[in-house]
Amino acid sequence: MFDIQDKPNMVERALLIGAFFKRDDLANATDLLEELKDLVETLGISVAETLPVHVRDMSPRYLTGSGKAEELMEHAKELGCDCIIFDNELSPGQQRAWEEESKLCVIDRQEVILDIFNLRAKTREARLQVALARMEYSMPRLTRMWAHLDRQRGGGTGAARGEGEAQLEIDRRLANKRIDKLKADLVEVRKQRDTQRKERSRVPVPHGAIVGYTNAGKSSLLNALTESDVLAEDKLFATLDTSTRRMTMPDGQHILLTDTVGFVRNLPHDLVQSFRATLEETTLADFLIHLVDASHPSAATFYQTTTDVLREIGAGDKKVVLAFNKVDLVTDQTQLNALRHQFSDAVFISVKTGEGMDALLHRIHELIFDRVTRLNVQLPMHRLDLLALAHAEGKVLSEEYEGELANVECLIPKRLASRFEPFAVTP
Ligand SMILES: Nc1nc2c(ncn2[C@@H]2O[C@H](COP(=O)(O)OP(=O)(O)OP(=O)(O)O)[C@@H](O)[C@H]2O)c(=O)[nH]1
Ligand SMILES: [Mg+2]
Repeated sequence: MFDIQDKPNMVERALLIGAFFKRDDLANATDLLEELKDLVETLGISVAETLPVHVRDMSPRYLTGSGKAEELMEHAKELGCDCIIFDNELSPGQQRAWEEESKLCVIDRQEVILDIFNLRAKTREARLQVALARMEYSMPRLTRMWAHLDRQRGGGTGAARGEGEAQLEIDRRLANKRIDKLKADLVEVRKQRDTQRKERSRVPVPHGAIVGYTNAGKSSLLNALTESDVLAEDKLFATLDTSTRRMTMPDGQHILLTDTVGFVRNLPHDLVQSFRATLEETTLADFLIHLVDASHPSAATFYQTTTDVLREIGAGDKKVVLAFNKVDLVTDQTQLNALRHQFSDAVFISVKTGEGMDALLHRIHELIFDRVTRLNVQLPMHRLDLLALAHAEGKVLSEEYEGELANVECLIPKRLASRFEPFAVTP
């Protein structure tokens, strides 16, 4: 049966290469390579060296120039690596060319992220999404898979390769079948989730989603605000499944908060696609809490990446509370001041020490309750037009009938409050 292998079982030591094309891009390439190093180590692969490579004359066969490619392959072998990992996206053809000539395993950023997602996915939906994304990534690379397998079998002999080719056809068909099955299963799972979501939306409470770059502290924030225990770890992509919890605001009103999967630079496009359903939680939310790790030197870039992805998934025009987290870790005051200057409407918090959390709550409150007010009214039967108005323009939290009176608890826009006030009662 065709299946995709996990990299940790295949390779142990890697050379990381970040090709960049304009001299000015060196700092950015170096920064991204540091992140790739974290990602690769998450997979249990040790990193021998990270190497930003300035490409002057690119060859389509290798991405880098051909002389440079040869040099890098030699260098990887000198370092005792069994694997080269590119921070760039490699076409299936480029990947094959590198592998054939270096006789090493060659991986790109996309494959690394897919493998991490595969390690982390817990719920059935996340597992299906990851499996589908990996199958779609691997399809044009099936010949390469067989080269690996042949090598593992000590192959490379004529017989093994012939066998591989026949097998390849069978595997293409199997892989296609499996993709169809995964898609069908996903449709089923999503139907169930839609039902749950509809159930939830019958409860008329505002719904917020916590979004941001991976490791910003989103799950920690959800835990702190809702007193729950969603897994929060110092790992990239600790969260792959969304979880929604109820939160009580200081004034006793309830809202729902959803923790979401973190974003990362150069997130593979297929993956954004296959996680679209999960990200929909974000597009359906009434407002967003955009969390950024203030202690990270690339905080402003993280902010931009998340903003870009939000726009890409159609959540660009949501109401947002911007919060910079982990201020307890910031040692460089100039960095903090620069952020305060650049993002003057942001709040600065530490989920760990609790600093700034009141300001955050206040901001959330302003955002969702500013224009609405909560009222308990007792309406006589001839004024049920007000109940209809509350249904149409606000949210009716409860309605009970007591003889000729309707006891109604509702959230209504402040501009309509005066019409209800004659019937107001204290709860
Ligand atoms: N010092 C400090 N650490 C924090 C703070 N908030 C979160 N952390 C730590 O940062 C790490 C990441 O936190 P998570 O809540 O898992 O981050 P996340 O945004 O959910 O990450 P992903 O799910 O991977 O996208 C954990 O080790 C937290 O304990 C903070 O205010 N200060
Ligand atoms: Mg998380």
